[in-house]
Amino acid sequence: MLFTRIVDTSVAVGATRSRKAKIGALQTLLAELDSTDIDTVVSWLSGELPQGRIGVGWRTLADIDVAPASVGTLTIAEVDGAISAVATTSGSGSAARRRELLVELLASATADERQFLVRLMTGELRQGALEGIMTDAIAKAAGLELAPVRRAFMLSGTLSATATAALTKGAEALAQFGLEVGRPVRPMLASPAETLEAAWNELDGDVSVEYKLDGARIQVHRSGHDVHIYTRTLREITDSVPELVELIRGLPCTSVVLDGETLALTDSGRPRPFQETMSRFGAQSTHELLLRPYFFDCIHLDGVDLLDEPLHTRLDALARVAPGHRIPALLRPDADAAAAHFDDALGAGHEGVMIKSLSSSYAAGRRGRTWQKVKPEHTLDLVVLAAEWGYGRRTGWLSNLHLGARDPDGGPPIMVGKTFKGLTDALLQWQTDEFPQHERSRDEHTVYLNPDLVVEIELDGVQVSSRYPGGVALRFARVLRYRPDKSAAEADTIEAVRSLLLPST
Ligand SMILES: Nc1ncnc2c1ncn2[C@@H]1O[C@H](COP(=O)(O)OP(=O)(O)OP(=O)(O)O)[C@@H](O)[C@H]1O
Repeated sequence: MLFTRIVDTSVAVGATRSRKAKIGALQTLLAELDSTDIDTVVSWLSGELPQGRIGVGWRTLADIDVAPASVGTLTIAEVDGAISAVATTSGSGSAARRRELLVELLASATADERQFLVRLMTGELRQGALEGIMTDAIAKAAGLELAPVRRAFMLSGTLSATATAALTKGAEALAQFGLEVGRPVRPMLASPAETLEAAWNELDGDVSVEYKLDGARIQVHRSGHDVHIYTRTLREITDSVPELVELIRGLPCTSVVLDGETLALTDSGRPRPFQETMSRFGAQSTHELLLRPYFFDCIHLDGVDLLDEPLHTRLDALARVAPGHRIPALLRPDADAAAAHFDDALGAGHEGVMIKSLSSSYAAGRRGRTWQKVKPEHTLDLVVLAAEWGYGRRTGWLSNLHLGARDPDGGPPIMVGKTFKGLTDALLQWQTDEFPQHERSRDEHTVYLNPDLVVEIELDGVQVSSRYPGGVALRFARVLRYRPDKSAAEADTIEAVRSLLLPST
């Protein structure tokens, strides 16, 4: 199939706001694909290269000055082959050779194709990860129910493998995706609760009320002596956290998969800042701060998969295998005890609590009502679109941030406000050093970024605004911290922002 067909579909999906029309366009394309192209095309449309990151930056591509082809003649296989050639060219003289390969590819591309390729190679399309829509389209194109497609995606962690199985071999192939110890599962997520009481009532008090720790998510897999540890985005960090590996090896079991949070504590037992925990996940982790695990779920134990078991059964398993490393939790507290637990969590320096239905199974990758988070403040994870140069004391630093919410349908982020509040000198310095690496363009006052950094913003609420394209603006926004554990595709959506709308005054 011609590459231009993929680009046309991507443009059509971006041009409509109708979810149905988007699914329809993807479904038609998926149904027409040769089976050998499914993997590549689904990766591309999700904003990923099958080759992974290939180290080609915005600047390199912008500097290539070739006239576009008038007709699209490239095939999917040719484009994929060219990108593979770039990815595998290394060693001395490779920069020039990689450029030659890129020039050759872009010279054969039409203007639309070129735009798609540039966004794909620089990672910008990742912003438009169309997970929800793509799972629907895969199910429809394969003539299957949505549930088995979603489940296969949760277990395989990739849409392309899910699509290939669904479209070439159908339901039976999807059912083959089981929990595999050693292969990370997409983590279960929570929805914000209105209030603690509302969540307790909604779940009929049949709940586990747990501290919500302000650390970093970990998923731990052990088979025999073999241990692997993954982050929330399924990145393996085993080598950075030897103390956790050791601790897991000591648990009384032959195989286990645990879900939890990790963080470092101060000498007085209070949580250390989130940034310090995250710094342990980097390649040059110094191991000065010891991380502790706090587990809240067990989805496999000693050869038995527990994903479909209710939470109370999974917590029993957790109590058997890691009794000393559970997150502080109360089972079936009355409403007063739940409220007291919330106060205790805040008093101990934690973020709030999670309220979880004890009868719910582990449904990964989707925010549901069976896990609800209760926090005292509103926070949103937003994408940094640009930063303005500071003035006065902040001269020379990139300061005022332009913030965007995710378009759930995969379009570019939608600007919802600006802030420079909450930025410490250390963060200002970090922004000034880091942002040029994400730069797309600049003018006298502002550096515009590729939308791939996520920042957590605390705010009082949201108000109606004609200034911003989404019709809403943040009120009293302040920066809490950056979220290197999140990609732009996981930022909060414009709908999440709108749900905080205050009655206008
Ligand atoms: N007891 C707990 N149970 C589940 N998750 C917990 C718990 N304590 C802390 N967490 C953290 O909270 C996150 C779940 O909240 P949520 O689904 O809202 O993710 P999030 O978008 O990262 O939220 P936030 O920005 O509030 O951390 C988990 O990814 C985990 O890192």
